[in-house]
Amino acid sequence: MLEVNQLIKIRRELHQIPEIGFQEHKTQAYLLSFIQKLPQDNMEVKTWKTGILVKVKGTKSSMTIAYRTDMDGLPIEEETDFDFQSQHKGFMHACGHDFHMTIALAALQAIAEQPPEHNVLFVFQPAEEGPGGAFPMLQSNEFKEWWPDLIFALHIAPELPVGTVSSKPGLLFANTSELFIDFKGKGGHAAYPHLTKDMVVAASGFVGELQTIVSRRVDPLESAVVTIGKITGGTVQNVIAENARLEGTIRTLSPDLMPIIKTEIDALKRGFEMMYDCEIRIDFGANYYQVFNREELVLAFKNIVETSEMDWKDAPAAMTGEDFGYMLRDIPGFMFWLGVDSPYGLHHSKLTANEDAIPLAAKLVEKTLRKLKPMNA
Ligand SMILES: CC(=O)N[C@@H](CCC[C@H](N)C(=O)O)C(=O)O
Repeated sequence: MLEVNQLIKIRRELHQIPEIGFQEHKTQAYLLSFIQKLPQDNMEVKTWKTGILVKVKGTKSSMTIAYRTDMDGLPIEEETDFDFQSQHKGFMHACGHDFHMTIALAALQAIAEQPPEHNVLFVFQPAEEGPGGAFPMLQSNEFKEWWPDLIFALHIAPELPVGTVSSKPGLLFANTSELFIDFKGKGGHAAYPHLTKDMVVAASGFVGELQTIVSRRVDPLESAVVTIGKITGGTVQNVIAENARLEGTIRTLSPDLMPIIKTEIDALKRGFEMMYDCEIRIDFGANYYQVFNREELVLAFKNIVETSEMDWKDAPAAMTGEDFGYMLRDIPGFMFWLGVDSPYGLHHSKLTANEDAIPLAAKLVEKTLRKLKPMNA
């Protein structure tokens, strides 16, 4: 296993080069240069777009256990006081993928140096934050050729203390859909609103009405979120806006509720087009399937955690999304949270995850890759 200072160095180097989905070129080159220095006797490497697949051949069995890490950063301007801040202005590893990749490299090195009986596949997957790399990667010949019998992944959890691992059988993360809404009306002079169709007013009204979908249209016993994270429109303070745009996301715990919410948003669109005499275009962008953990595997993993240096905590379901859900739809497996104890949460410009979690997680992932067995093995 890599020394702690080597792990920290890797995490900090990756932290400085965040790239958004399918543009992870420097990240891919960094990972490949590390992988090329490992013992190559039992290892095969393939690239797929900006992702990487590494297979370490086992000593006896043909069964394959996979570990997946995501690779992309977010378009967020970093506001930490790290001396290893992002060198890509306007971009940040604000969702911990720098941690995830470092842990994967450490486990890969340990497995490559001493392969277990079964094969181990390391999946470096691009574009988790969007537009989604898991689904197309699963369809690729590169992945199909090395299809694993079992797969698992982790995600950092800022609200949990270092040394804690948390998960649950069944539903862990929500179904998600991106949401982009473009408004086009008639602009004009700020002093003559009656001669215009004001798209700032239309878009603001739309944001308000969107909130009534969850509160008034969804069964209160179901769980859903509609969040608008970005609103833009207009050109200058004394001109009535001809264009506006909303960008957001929809989350549901049940996959069946997602189309119902989309139908409600379409109904709002028709109403607002009539009310504001404007054109509205809706794009539901990327959709992620829920993260659903196989019970037997979570229980087997919990046993592994309980015989490690780490503590187990039962997790509640969360409204976060993860395109790893597509992998778990097709391959038995699970996902878990890793405590990193940050005062700021995921997607925050001041996320300061505690690096002490990295060596603990690297050892746990390696141990799990050695010990876990597919359900029918
Ligand atoms: C773990 C996490 O934070 N994942 C992201 C996934 C984003 C999916 C997509 N871009 C969307 O916004 O719907 C999340 O925001 O939960």
